[in-house]
Amino acid sequence: MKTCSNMAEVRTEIDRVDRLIVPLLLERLGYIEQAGHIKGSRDTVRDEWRIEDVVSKVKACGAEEGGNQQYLEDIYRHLIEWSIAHEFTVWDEEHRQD
Ligand SMILES: O=C(O)C(=O)C[C@]1(C(=O)O)C=C[C@@H](O)C=C1
Repeated sequence: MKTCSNMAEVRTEIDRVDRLIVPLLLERLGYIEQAGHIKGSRDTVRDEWRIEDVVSKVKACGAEEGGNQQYLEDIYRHLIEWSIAHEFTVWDEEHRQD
């Protein structure tokens, strides 16, 4: 990480990091959409075991990086809830009967 000496530099770095994060978030969302198409039963869209599996892996990764695990857990729980809502929308569209 670069050490900055003013807010302009800090914001330049934040903007640079965001440009790295956004494509990865959109790639993840693409896999969520595939899950919505692949899952056979609506009951499997929300998978409590898998939610905890993802959160624990992310926290382990955060620990390896020496970062704030609570920050990562909070972000990921929000991200997964958004993903589940989106996955339901995709699943319902896939199985719409009309
Ligand atoms: O692993 C899955 O089954 C997914 O659909 C992905 C995901 C996630 O966002 O990580 C989303 C919904 C599930 O409840 C669990 C995890």
